Amino acid sequence: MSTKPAPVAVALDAQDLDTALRWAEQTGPYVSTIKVGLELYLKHGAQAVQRTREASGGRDLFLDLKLHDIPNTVAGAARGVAALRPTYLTVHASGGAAMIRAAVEALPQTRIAAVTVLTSLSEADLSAVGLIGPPLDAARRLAALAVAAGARAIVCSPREVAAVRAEVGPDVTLITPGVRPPGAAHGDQTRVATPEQALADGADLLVIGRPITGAADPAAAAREIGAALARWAAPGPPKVDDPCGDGGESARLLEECE
Ligand SMILES: O=c1ccn([C@@H]2O[C@H](COP(=O)(O)O)[C@@H](O)[C@H]2O)c(=O)[nH]1
Repeated sequence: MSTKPAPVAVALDAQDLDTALRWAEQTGPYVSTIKVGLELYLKHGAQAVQRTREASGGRDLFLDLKLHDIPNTVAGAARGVAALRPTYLTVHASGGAAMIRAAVEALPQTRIAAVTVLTSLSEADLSAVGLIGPPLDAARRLAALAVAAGARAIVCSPREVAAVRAEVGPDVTLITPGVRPPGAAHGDQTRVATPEQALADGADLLVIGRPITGAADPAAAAREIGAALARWAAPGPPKVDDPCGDGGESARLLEECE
């Protein structure tokens, strides 16, 4: 059983600070990163960030505020969280190059992570808001734009991570939410893949929330995901991607197991 922290950012999405602190403490030994997003940050602010990081044992901080505003406002917001020294801070890539550059310049020590296409959105959802075509096309286009504007990380679906990697090269950190271990509920996520598939396709950091925090034992859930990834990454004969537990007979994508 592996105890080395896995390349996982556990999403501490809770209204209740004590709950988030408990999750951070329980999962900290098994994950590289804690993710504080809008739910926890808007309710409890900077103290939630400081305290969850401490509870996690000083894991990397992914501040997922998904900034999206005019460049001057985004620069000010980014400066406003500078004291928290986040490893990553998210902005929406669709805010445009000038907005992304403003965040990058405001927070040079942080990897500004540009969110391409939310993993909850289907192709039909995108077309309803006027983005015609497969999510992959938009993800590639937005990733290229964001990296050209100075973003050093990209948030995308694991379904698109291989294409985004081909687009932006090896030096950009690729972060994938929408990750579901085999059998886990998708909830509101639509463009999902397994942890192993996301890494195989080029992800550097997997964002996983409810499959860990919604488990009866979040520590065990995080530990098991880390152990599965370690088994998958161990040297040996080429591995068959097997999300359905049927020896690789099924197709790669998780929903095809169901
Ligand atoms: O496209 C995106 C961008 C961010 N997220 C965030 O990731 C986690 C996912 O949590 P789960 O419980 O594993 O679904 C959540 O905090 C989102 O705000 C995303 O899902 N998709």
